[in-house]
Amino acid sequence: MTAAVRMLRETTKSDTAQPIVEVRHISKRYGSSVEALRDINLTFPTGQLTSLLGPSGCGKTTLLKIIAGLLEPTGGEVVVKGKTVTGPGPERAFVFQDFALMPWASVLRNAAFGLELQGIDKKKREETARHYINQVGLSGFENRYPHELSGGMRQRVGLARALAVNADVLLLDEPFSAVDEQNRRKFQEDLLRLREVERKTLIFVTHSIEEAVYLSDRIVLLSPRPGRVSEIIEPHVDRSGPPDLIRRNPAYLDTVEEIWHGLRDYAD
Ligand SMILES: Nc1ncnc2c1ncn2[C@@H]1O[C@H](COP(=O)(O)OP(=O)(O)OP(=O)(O)O)[C@@H](O)[C@H]1O
Repeated sequence: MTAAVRMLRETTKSDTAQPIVEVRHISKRYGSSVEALRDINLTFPTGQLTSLLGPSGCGKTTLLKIIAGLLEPTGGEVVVKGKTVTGPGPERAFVFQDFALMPWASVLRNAAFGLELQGIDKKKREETARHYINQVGLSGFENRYPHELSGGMRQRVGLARALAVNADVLLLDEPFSAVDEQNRRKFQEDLLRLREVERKTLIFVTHSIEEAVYLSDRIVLLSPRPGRVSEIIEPHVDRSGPPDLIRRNPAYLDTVEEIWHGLRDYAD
């Protein structure tokens, strides 16, 4: 184990930051045969980006949806800002893998949709949506429709919508999986920048070790089904330089290597 990788127990530095989300003894079964998650205990510190990483089928999306309140756990509870989750709530926004855009609505309406659901008046919600459309680099595309956009642009609309509702916690389910490598990198950089500006707590599902290390304050490694927390890793990567330099940084490369060794046995 190199110094770049630290396995943390629940009492270390990150956990002294106020947790905004607490996952307590969560288990999930689908029917009688599939045990997806077993006794998951995690805290998510305010303002940090935590990735959920692990082999296919280990329950990453299931856990994210339980935190979102979109799925009910079989056992245990999720507490967000001190309250037990019983369903979706305004302090959490979910960014779906396929961005879940409405094909018949413009970029502006899609980005404002969360606010529309909250009953915010049109002028106010469009003003807010325009601000976030600008933040994600889509100014000038307000009146376009999803089919007129690239995958990367659609993904940005999904993100603008999540940001516009001003949730404290953004839950992102592999938001980069449907775009090409170039867009993926660009979007990763935007996400790092947005995290600085917006100071959100982000919980992020990914398959990519590189992506997790590049973006995360903490990485939760889940074991194969039934998913359990196998390690919590805090990559100490200096992200102050340009992206290409970060990806050549020894701490970054060592951490990728360490996680790869840990996960190699689970590879399909
Ligand atoms: N609705 C469902 N009914 C039955 N089994 C399900 C259902 N949803 C998920 N599962 C199973 O539960 C397990 C966990 O699924 P989940 O999608 O959470 O894993 P994941 O780690 O996100 O997978 P991947 O990395 O492949 O996206 C898998 O074995 C999956 O087949």
